[in-house]
Amino acid sequence: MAQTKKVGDHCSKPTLPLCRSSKCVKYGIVLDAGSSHTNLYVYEWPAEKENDTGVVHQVEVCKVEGLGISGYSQDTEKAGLSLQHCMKRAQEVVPEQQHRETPVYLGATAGMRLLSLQNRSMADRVLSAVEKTLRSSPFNFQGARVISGQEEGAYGWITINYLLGNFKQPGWLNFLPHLRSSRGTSGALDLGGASTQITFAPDQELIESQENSLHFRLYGKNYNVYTHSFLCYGKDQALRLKLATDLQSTQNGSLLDPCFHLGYLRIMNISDLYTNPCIANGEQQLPFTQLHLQGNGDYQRCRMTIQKIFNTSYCPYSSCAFNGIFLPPLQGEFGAFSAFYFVMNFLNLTTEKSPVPLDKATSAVESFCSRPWHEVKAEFPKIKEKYLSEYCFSGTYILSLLENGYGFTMEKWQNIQFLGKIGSSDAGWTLGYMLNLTNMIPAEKPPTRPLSHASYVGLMVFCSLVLVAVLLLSWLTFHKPKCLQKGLI
Ligand SMILES: Nc1ncnc2c1ncn2[C@@H]1O[C@H](COP(=O)(O)OP(=O)(O)OP(=O)(O)O)[C@@H](O)[C@H]1O
Repeated sequence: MAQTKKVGDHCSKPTLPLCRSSKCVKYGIVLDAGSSHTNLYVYEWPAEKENDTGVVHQVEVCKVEGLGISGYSQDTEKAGLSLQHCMKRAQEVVPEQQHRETPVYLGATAGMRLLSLQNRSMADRVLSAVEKTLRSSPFNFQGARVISGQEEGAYGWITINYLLGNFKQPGWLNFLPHLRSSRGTSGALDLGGASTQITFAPDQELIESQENSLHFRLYGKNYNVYTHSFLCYGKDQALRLKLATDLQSTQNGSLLDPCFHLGYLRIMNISDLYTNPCIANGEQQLPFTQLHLQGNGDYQRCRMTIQKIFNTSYCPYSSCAFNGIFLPPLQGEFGAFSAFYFVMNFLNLTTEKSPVPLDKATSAVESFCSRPWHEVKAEFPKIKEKYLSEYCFSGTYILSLLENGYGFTMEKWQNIQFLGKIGSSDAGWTLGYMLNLTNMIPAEKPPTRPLSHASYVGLMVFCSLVLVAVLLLSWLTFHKPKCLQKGLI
């Protein structure tokens, strides 16, 4: 990202055709092809206000069922139909006369990154099948590609700071340049199924590893941003990593798992567990073909088993997260979204007001894990069994990742806000991606009109009236009626 820097490009000009009517609205569509499914987002903004932060907002989200890493190889027909359904939905939302000018982008994330590593031709086939459908839509299809982890982190950071209005400097700050850097940005924490990203503007100038460093110039201000995407540390892949580690110590494929509720049973094929590059080839050494998992709901033990997937034994930098990856000291507020939000929201740990303290969050997860499966299932009959059965693991994983992986202490934890939406828009990388590709985030601050159009017209009318009054008065003063002048003499 830092190398190919498109964000804040100096010659940025909106690439979308300008609307003729001053009232018209423009649209953009982004598809997020994730590890479990694809989401289609429709964004809209007032035409005359592009370059204004915060005006672009989401008007529609449609879930494309089956179009995710598992669906790619399984039910392609279902995935195709679901994609067509979402494209139809987009056609209803965007007025027909604007279909041809509305850009559509597809970005595939970590699920596809893994599929490409494992089976490149399959990944290419999936992308071209999706491209074919998108090309046949009436919209202006701009391409489908796998985005890098660095881009995913960067665009997530741009999205939340754009929506929170953090890029917008109040006009009066232009006259006090020394204060301009005082307005902070918010860090971004994104948890997907296959990868997780941490992105923030650190206090220290020097980012010790080049691959974690991004430089942006946005709205006339420079940003040095740290980002890292941990592939295989999304919540689904992290569970696989944990199970693969636990399996090393079983003899017969039976596993008593503290991260699942007491009474919960799951049977998995060992080959399914090993079908991706996150897990090194340990399968051959196992003398069994199935894993019989039995829950025993014990938060403390669960946390210990999860801890094993973070290698903290080496660090070639002044400070690290885990697996030898550089992480500067945490700085400022953080917005945590995607699965961070889904899981914490289910556990009632997201509040609008003040954040739930770390010890309270820990007790809540601990008490949820200790509940027997039949009780949990009876209380939440409408929640997908896959999600419900894994909230204990996911909650514990989130606490482990944030506390031990990234070093959010009791105090720093208070700076995390779990975000589903900001205004009407979902927090995630897609909005930042579209803002960048449509050049809607300029490097320099657009010249601001000191007055709105209406105030400008009002002021002109007022000035004209004053001018007429002054002229009239002068005329009256210097051209007094002659009879009056005579009478006075
Ligand atoms: N309501 C929910 N409760 C629990 N988990 C959920 C819920 N909705 C989605 N998820 C899971 O959250 C994870 C994140 O989903 P999301 O679509 O944001 O990421 P992703 O696109 O899979 O990310 P990536 O491909 O970058 O890893 C996935 O594992 C998904 O299955």
